[in-house]
Amino acid sequence: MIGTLRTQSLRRKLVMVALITTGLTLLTSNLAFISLEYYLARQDVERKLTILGEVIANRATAALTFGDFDLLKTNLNTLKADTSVQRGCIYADPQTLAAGYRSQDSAPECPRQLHSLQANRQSTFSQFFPILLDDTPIGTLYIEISQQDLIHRIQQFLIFSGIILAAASILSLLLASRLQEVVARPMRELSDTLRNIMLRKDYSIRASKENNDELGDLVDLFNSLLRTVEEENASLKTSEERFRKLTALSPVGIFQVDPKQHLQYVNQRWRDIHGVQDDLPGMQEWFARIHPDDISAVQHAWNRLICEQESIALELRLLRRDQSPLWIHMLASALHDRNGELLGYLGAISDISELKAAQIQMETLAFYDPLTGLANRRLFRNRLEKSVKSVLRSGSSMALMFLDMDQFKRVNDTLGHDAGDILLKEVAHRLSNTVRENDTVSRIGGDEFTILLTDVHHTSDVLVVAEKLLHAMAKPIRIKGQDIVTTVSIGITMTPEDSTDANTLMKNADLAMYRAKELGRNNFQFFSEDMNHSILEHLSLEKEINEAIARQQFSLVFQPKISLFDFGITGVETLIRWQHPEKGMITPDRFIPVAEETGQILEIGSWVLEQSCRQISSLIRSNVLPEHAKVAVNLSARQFTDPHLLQRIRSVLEITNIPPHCLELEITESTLMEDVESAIQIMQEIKKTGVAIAIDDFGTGYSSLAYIKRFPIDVLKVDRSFVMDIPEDKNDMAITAAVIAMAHKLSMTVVAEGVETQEQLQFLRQNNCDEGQGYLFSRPLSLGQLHQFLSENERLKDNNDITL
Ligand SMILES: Nc1nc2c(ncn2[C@@H]2O[C@@H]3COP(=O)(O)O[C@H]4[C@@H](O)[C@H](n5cnc6c(=O)[nH]c(N)nc65)O[C@@H]4COP(=O)(O)O[C@H]3[C@H]2O)c(=O)[nH]1
Repeated sequence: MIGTLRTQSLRRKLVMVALITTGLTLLTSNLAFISLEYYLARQDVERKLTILGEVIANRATAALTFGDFDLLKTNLNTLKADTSVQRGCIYADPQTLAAGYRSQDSAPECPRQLHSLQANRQSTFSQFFPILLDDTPIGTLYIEISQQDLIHRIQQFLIFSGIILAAASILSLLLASRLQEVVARPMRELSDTLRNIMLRKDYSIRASKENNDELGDLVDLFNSLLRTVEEENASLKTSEERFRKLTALSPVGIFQVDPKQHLQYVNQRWRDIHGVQDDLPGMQEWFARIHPDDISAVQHAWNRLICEQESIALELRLLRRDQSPLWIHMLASALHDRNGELLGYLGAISDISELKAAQIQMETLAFYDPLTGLANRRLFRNRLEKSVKSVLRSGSSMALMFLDMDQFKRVNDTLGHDAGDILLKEVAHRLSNTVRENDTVSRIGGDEFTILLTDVHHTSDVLVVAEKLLHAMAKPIRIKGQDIVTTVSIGITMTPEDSTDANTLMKNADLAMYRAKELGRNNFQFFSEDMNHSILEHLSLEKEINEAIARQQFSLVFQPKISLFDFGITGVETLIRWQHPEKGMITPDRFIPVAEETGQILEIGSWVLEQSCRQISSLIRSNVLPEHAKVAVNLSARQFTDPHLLQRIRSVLEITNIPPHCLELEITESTLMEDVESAIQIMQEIKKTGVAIAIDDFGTGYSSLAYIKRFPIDVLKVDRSFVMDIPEDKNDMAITAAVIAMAHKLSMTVVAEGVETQEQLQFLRQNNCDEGQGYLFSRPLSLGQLHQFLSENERLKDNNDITL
């Protein structure tokens, strides 16, 4: 019943409740009234029966005593007055009926015997009364009253009750329908309003209030709720509009993915970046557009976002329709509602192609050599450190090669920088092509290269690579119509065998490379501990030089310079010698670099300058040396940049009384090239003193013609390494000839160093070289030997012994 009620409308419910309540109330009260009425009516009948019986029994005593049955009959007939009495019977004894009465023929007769009556007492109200004579029963009176009246009375009551029930039901029906008007109508209106709002999505609609009761309150609450919803909706719309505008104007591509991983929303920028105008692609389709090198990183990050709600921030490449890559930066994170339910994923992408290009360009500039495209020193150091760590982790081996080109400076100087650049590029190309792809080839300086050979199993592997590298260089390179053969000297060190420290490895490889140079270039040397000994030796030399200065172990020798036109002496070059008490003669090549490094060269150089001038000036004064002869003194880089140099030159000239034009200072090309501008300035200052300047070891530095032109140089000394291979090395011959021609154009005197053979002399003379210096003419000589040589030279010159 309750279940059925629940599904009914409120109106029906109200009517049914009213009817049921009214019906039940009336039914209950009527049942109570009927029961009461029945009880009272029954009492009335029983009282009436008692009174009738007592009166008739009293009256019957005399008649029965005297046996007057007629009187008895008459007596009974008085019962006629009450129509409800059905019959009356008087018995003289239980077996003798004395008189009887019945109300109508249909009523039952009095039976002859009293016990028969007893059996019929059920259906009527009846009672037996004793007939007494002096308290002695002489007979029995029986009276029976029909229930008809009682039943009739109850029936009437029932009809009346029924009428009242019906009337009450109608009344309650009327009341209920009125009530439902009052209660259900506002409710219906509320629901109609709500439906309207839902249909029209218009939150400005309001429910009308009719009553000031609880329903009225409900309408008020409902309307205020609507107001709140309307306000929130409006602010939501405003913020949505703002969001829409922002996303439309955004330079960033915005996308939303639903929890089932379907692209749900993208803004215009996203479409522009992806070149999508119509249907949105599926996620798989989107993944397919990612650059193969980035796909695994993106998928990994995406899986972490889906499974662990971990935000994404990464850079990746998308492939455009023409398969060109487009760099984007992507941010994405999970989106949840207030209850923590997953709504999907929100992300942003920005086109960082330009930024990336700039970054790549910056990285290229910062980490790559612009000329050769190889890794530069910085990147190389970085890779070296990483490789050392990885070697330590993996337990494998790695080799570091240090390569230095043997003749680069000559090419650069004679054929120009552009030729030098071509050479460097070609060398870089050959080196890269010779090693494996995962080995790193770097250019770490002018003509210095390094190679990291990773994953090395045996030293023999490295040896094979080194041989291949030397072989790769052997083929001539054609530059400006000339075939140029370039060679490299390679120093090799192994990690972890030699060291696991990047700095030490670099130092090792450098030492090994120098050893390769010492051993005649165009070869490779593995680092060995004895190379370190040379460093230790370096340290002990420093101490010993101090002692040598104090104990005057230094002396001077003089190597004559000969005119190649008439073989006359043009001057001498002063060369220092160190006679060590235990080690014997130590050549300047061994101790000058150390003295240079420690600064001891300043003291030594100063001594050499003064001693040279002193000794030569005496030779000039005593006419042993011609008047125009020059003494050439070597100036090291430190000496050259010493702020006291000029003062020292002036004071030496003054002390030794040597004419300034008789003094020539030899400065190496590399010293001049360290800081060209200040070198020019110092040279100009030197020139002002009247002292000549020679550029020494020409061809081994980095000088270009442009600089040479600006240097106030009097003499150019062609380095011994060029002269040495004449006439075997056509290349060297071409370079030497070019240098001589160039120097003459710049009005310089050219001196060839290290002239040892007739062929070299012949070649130099054919190319108009001015002067020569070398063992062919004379070894460096002591002052006494020089004396002798000078007088002999006069003889040789006269006899023209040194002939072509
Ligand atoms: N194989 C061969 N060698 C020849 C020949 N002719 C000359 N030499 C050597 O070549 C070097 C020429 O001197 P340098 O180029 O100035 O090179 C010099 C110079 O740079 C430096 N040096 C020598 N003395 C001094 C000095 O007093 N001060 C400074 N600062 N450096 C000096 O030491 C270097 C070496 O000097 P030295 O050992 O005396 O070696 C000398 C000389 O002995 C030849 O025909 N064949």
